Amino acid sequence: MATALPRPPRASTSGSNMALPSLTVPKTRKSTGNFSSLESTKSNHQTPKSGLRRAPSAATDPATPASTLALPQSRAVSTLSAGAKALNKKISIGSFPQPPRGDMRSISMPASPLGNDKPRSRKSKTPKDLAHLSYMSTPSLLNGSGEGKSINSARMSDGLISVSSPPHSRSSSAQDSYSTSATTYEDSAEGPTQKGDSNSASSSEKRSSHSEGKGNVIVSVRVRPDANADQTNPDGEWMVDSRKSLIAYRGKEGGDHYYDNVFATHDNNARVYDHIAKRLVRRVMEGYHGTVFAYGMTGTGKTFSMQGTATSPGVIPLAITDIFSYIRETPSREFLLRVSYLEIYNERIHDLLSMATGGSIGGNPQQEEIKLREDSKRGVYATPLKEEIVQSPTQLLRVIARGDQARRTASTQFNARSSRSHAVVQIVVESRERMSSGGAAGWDAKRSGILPGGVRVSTLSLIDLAGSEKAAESKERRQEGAHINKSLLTLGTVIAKLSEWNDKEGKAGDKEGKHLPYRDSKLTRLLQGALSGNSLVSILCTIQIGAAGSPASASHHTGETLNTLKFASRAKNSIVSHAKRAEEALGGGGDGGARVLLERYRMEIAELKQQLETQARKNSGSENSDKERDEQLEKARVQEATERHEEQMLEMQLARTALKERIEHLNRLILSSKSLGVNSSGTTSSLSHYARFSQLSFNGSVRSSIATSNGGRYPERTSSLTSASSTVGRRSSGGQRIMSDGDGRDGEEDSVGELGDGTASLTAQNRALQADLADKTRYIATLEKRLLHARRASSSRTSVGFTAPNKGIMVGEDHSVAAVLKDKDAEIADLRARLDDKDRMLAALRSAARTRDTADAVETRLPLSLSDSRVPSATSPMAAQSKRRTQSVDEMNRMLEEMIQDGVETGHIIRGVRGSVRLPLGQKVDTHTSSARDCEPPRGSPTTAQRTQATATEGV
Ligand SMILES: Nc1ncnc2c1ncn2[C@@H]1O[C@H](COP(=O)(O)OP(=O)(O)OP(=O)(O)O)[C@@H](O)[C@H]1O
Repeated sequence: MATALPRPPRASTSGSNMALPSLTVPKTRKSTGNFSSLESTKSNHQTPKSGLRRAPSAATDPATPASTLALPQSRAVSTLSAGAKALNKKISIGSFPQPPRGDMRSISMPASPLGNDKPRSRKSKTPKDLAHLSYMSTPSLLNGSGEGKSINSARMSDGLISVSSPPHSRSSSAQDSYSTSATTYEDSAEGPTQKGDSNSASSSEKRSSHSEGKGNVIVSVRVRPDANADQTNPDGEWMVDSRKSLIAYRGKEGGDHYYDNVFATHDNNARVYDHIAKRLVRRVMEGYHGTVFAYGMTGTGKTFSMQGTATSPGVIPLAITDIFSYIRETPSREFLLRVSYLEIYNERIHDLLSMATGGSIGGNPQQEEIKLREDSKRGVYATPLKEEIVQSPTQLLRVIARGDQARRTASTQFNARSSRSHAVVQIVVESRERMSSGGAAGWDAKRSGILPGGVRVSTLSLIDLAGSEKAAESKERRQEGAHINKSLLTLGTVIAKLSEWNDKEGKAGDKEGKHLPYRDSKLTRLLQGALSGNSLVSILCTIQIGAAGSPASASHHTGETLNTLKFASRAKNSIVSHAKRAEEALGGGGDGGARVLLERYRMEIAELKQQLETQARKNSGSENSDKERDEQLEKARVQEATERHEEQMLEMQLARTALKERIEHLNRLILSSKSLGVNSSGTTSSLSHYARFSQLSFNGSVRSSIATSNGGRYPERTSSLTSASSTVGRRSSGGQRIMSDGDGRDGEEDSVGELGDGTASLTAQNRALQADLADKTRYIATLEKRLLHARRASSSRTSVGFTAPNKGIMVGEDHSVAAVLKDKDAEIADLRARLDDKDRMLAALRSAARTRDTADAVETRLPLSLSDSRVPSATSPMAAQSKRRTQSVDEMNRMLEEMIQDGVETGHIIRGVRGSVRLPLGQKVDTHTSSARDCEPPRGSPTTAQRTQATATEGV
């Protein structure tokens, strides 16, 4: 196997001073290594108390000669009943699985120089007796009868672990040539497929639970080859028969030792694995806890057996291969694997997966202290311990190889790379029934998250114990050795006490651990569950026997080997396992449920889904909040626009007020001009002359005009114009024209005023009216501009702020603006009407002026004699001219009077005592109201009309 764990070649052990702590021997029992004890047990047809075990069954291994089997008949009978009982759960087999042994060879050890050639132990048993030890006769969880169904086609799993198709047909062994029967045996644990005699039931009922439990413990011994010794001529005191699972020693305290398996020096790791761990691994995958550990002297091959080499992988890599083979062959379940790796060094637990690699002594000082805790569901466990989830064999092997690198090793006298700590690999297997992917029910279950079953959790513990070394030279090695020895001694003590306790009570061990010193060492504490019967157990004891003269044949070495063998025998007799399939944990409640990762992941997935949904809901909620925010922004925008609009409206209002005031002012000007210049009452304005100062300002422009007063120039001015129709140029009946005193005339007004009949004032009025006209035209243009601007502002605001003109607050505002615009338009129309009036007045004035000019020209051409006549006759030309002039003025007055009369009739002009007032458009006032009569321009601001009137009056 290419992914085998790295293991540098080690120097062959040659020393002989290895030592294991002496095992505590139960007082009530003889040593299991004693042949007599063995024979005694067998003769009673009871489950052997010793570690001696039977040869392979001929029924399942055709290659094995039937003659080598010597099992008691009663065992075979009881086996048949066990198959039936397996239905009820407890499966008890006292035998060990024996896969086909095509390559099995009988060990033919040379005769010991100390004894005869015939194996003594074999003499005491007949083939018939051996037949009783057939593993098929007593089905157990760890023999072939306990195996599951045959799976011929490996399907790709779609579960948590996806394993590629196996490169070869063999799923369990690293060696293609080695065929395993692991997947072809019937599973008595789940279905009665055991064939047997009809009397098996009654026989099985007689079995005790004690003997049943023993079937779940396998004890094997492996003999390491001695490189320095001649394998063909080993020490004659030892005899190893792997076919008979026998080790016989003929020396002092010698005897025959039967175990479940005895592996000779030539047996390879694959064979060892197949016999000691293959079925156990399978059971672990089915939900049982399983423990495999190697025990033995230093340098005897514990690590070699557990880890193996690149060319000969050991138990751990082969177990990993089988684990994934099982997953691949079981598509109906989904699996999750997590692995941890710890070591107990000098009675301290270290996490090998959290340590820096290097394997130096001293470890990682920063690592948190790992303690052992006990839980009713988990049993004894180390915490905090790093667990890595693995999804492929390669990944798992890499994780373990990493831990191996961190493991403490040191060179000892017997091992160049001796493990100085107990190393524990724990593979936790979680599995559950896979949800049906097809069909509506399965789909519904998946969607609803309803789980079809619970999660099964089981643990496979693979332990490589440290070997003791008594003759360590360095202080450090001695200290390590002391700790190692202490823990191994405690282990031996626990097992010895278990054996003693079982003898007394006949029960399957002290599960409470009240009377057993599990707590005396970390190792026994950690192994408590396995030793007290909760786990399937397989113990591999390694020994080394050497040829005579070799270090391995030294006396103390032999003593340690015997101690190992005693330990193995006692373990087989003492440890009673009632391993049951782990309960399936349902749901995530409780501590037990919480540590079920598979379930936890399911829950996490469900939680994540829920979070996603919540997130989605929040997102939709945030969309709503976005809408709200948009609405708020829109409201803010509207409010801002409203405020802006109100400000603009206020500005417009102010402007309108200013305009109104200005219009009123202009109205007053116009009316004053008319009322003063064209006095409806026919009286001359009482306003005398005053300096004309007009200041019209709008939009910052100032126009000023000054008309020079000629006060006193026209002393004959008539006091009043009696004509009701004329206020201009009417000369009093007795009035004389007062000519200028020759100081010259100031401009046109003077020349006009020279007429002394009021015509001079017409020019002044004309000028004043023209100036007024220009002012008003400009003012009207300004008003128009302003209105246009207001309209644009209003329309743009309406179009920007509100797309629906008929909605919202702008509706009322629009009406307001429209009303303002309407007012403005009316004012403009009114102003235009007034302008028309003025134009007509101007036309009349011009006409009057022309008449006057004509009269003047005629008067100038008359002879002085004629001109001396102060009283013109009615028939003279001058009289005619005067008459025409008078007619022209009368005509003009009539026109003006008609205009005023029109205004009065339409209600736009009110005649008062002191003049006429033009009312605002649409306002009609009773001519008798005092308000109209009292209307007059403000005194503080003489109007243009007033000034014009004053000028005209002065000229009269
Ligand atoms: N069955 C075997 N076949 C060939 N070589 C073996 C066998 N068993 C052990 N060895 C060799 O013997 C040496 C020591 O073996 P190993 O390290 O496994 O002993 P150990 O029991 O683990 O010792 P320690 O307790 O000191 O760690 C190694 O070099 C190993 O390769």
